[in-house]
Amino acid sequence: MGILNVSSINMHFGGLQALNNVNLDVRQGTVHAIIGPNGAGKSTLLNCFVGRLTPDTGVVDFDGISLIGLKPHEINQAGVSRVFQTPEIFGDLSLLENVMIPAFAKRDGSYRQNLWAPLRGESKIRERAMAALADVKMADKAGMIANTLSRGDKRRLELAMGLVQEPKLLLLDEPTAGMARADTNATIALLKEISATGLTMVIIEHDMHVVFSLAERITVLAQGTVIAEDEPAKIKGHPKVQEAYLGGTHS
Ligand SMILES: Nc1ncnc2c1ncn2[C@@H]1O[C@H](COP(=O)(O)OP(=O)(O)OP(=O)(O)O)[C@@H](O)[C@H]1O
Repeated sequence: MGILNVSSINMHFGGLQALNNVNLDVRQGTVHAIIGPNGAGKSTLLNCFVGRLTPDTGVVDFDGISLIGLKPHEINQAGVSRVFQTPEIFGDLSLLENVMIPAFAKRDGSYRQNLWAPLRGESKIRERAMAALADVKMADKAGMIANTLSRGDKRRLELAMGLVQEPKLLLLDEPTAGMARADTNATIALLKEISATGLTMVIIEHDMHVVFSLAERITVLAQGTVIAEDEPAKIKGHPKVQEAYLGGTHS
């Protein structure tokens, strides 16, 4: 049994079967990649883990609890954090403030409640936020305004906003999308460091260099169906995987 057990997930949008009997088992402390051509159903699946979508049928068990029917903030409090593809940061606030907000949200359950309530335990949260910024090598930029960061740095800030929640499972949606190669390599190194602390990560990624540098296990989706799940060396030469990508539109 893994920390995240997904079985028999089906999800349709109108006449489109976006997920078709999907099973996935993410083992504790591993980096598990979900790959597949455009439109394969990767984001839909991730959205089923965080409560943004409710599958038509199926089971999503995380660390002994069922996530089906829970609200996004409840799933977050259960220990699942997500780093989005487009950074969802507060542009006018400092890096430190940006990282403090999800720490309060994890503790208290919602953003809005926190922004107007007295900031209980602020110094502890501030300390944790500084530690999370240090984890992504941005402690020296804590006072900078988030909007002034480069795109790569904004992604790292978002990573800190996930880490500050001290999740048991971190979901990363294309963490290197749109990055130049040097930034991508720096992000790979950073994620390797974070993985070495024992944090379980699920990563959606199109860049195979990133996938094969990080993943210990890979699930391949095509047209909503899992066509392979294995260790990276076996996925590379898998005939069904090559077929799914042949002439595919993945970037
Ligand atoms: N809210 C929605 N309403 C209708 N169709 C949707 C919705 N969300 C996704 N789809 C469709 O479901 C299918 C799976 O989409 P999804 O975004 O999960 O794929 P993906 O593998 O993440 O693709 P990409 O790599 O391009 O992000 C696609 O055909 C998409 O058009």
